[in-house]
Amino acid sequence: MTESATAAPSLAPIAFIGGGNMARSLIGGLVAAGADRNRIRVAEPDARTRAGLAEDFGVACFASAAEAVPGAATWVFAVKPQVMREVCESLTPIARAERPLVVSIAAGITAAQLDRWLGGGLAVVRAMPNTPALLGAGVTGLFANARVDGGERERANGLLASAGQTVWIADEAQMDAVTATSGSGPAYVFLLAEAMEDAAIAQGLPADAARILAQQTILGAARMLTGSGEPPAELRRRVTSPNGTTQAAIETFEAGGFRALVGRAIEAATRRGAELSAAND
Ligand SMILES: NC(=O)C1=CN([C@@H]2O[C@H](COP(=O)(O)OP(=O)(O)OC[C@H]3O[C@@H](n4cnc5c(N)ncnc54)[C@H](O)[C@@H]3O)[C@@H](O)[C@H]2O)C=CC1
Ligand SMILES: O=C(O)[C@@H]1CCC=N1
Repeated sequence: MTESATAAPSLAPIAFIGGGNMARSLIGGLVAAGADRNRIRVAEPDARTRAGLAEDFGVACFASAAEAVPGAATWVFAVKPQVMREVCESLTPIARAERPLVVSIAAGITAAQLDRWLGGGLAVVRAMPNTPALLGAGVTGLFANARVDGGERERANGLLASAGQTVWIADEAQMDAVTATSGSGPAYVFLLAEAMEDAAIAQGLPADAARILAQQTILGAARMLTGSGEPPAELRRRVTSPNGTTQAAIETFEAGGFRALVGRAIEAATRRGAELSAAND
């Protein structure tokens, strides 16, 4: 079951644990949406990353999570899955005392793992955003454990809605498929852009022309996908004149097993999510 909604960013203090690429995108989205920057704190061990966040967004930065989280109603874990357990376990006493809403954007790591590592009994939202969050054009899949109440769900939704659209998932087992589809998905489109550029150059186009043609084609097609209300197959049909150039290309894609290849790629990414959970338990 899914639903989508947007909401104003929460005014309650938020602590980000990890200030890397995705945290930067989310913080940028919150600040751009008018969130009070005095209520945003970031724990980030890398001094240069801290300085960049403080300078760009005016948020308070700390070298350790234990300094950033006290008093924050929402803790957003934005560290790599490989360090999540250690980071969470370092915060168990504070989590037990403060009972924050826990939001994690880590691939694979389950709500039950986060809850266990933080001492148990916590409201946990697992979220999977993607990098277009930087432009407010992202999409985030969200799952809430049974302890998350309506107000906390709104808070998590407001936090991620600053980065784009939100989609709630009722069955946590599907979060690895969300990760494989939209979390990793921008990289698939960038790969397509690379391949189109290279192929255009191979057909004799100058490199700068090839780049503009590939980029604007993907941008225009994405806008038609989101704005036309038409299914992708219909939009594709309208480009494809009988016995024309597009038909020649599409038949080549289909003969090469394009759909099955996409299926295997997303299956592999989904599987890796489960592996990340098991390997870092
Ligand atoms: N990059 C992407 O497209 C997406 C990433 N994610 C998830 O977001 C999480 C972060 O990914 P990125 O931002 O790409 O990685 P990143 O490497 O850019 O950021 C992670 C940050 O955590 C910091 N860190 C390490 N140990 C820490 C500690 N003990 N306390 C506080 N901070 C610490 C690192 O210095 C680094 O700046 C991962 O779990 C990933 O699965 C989710 C959706 C999309
Ligand atoms: O590649 C990864 O594991 C992360 C999660 C989704 C996008 N990047």
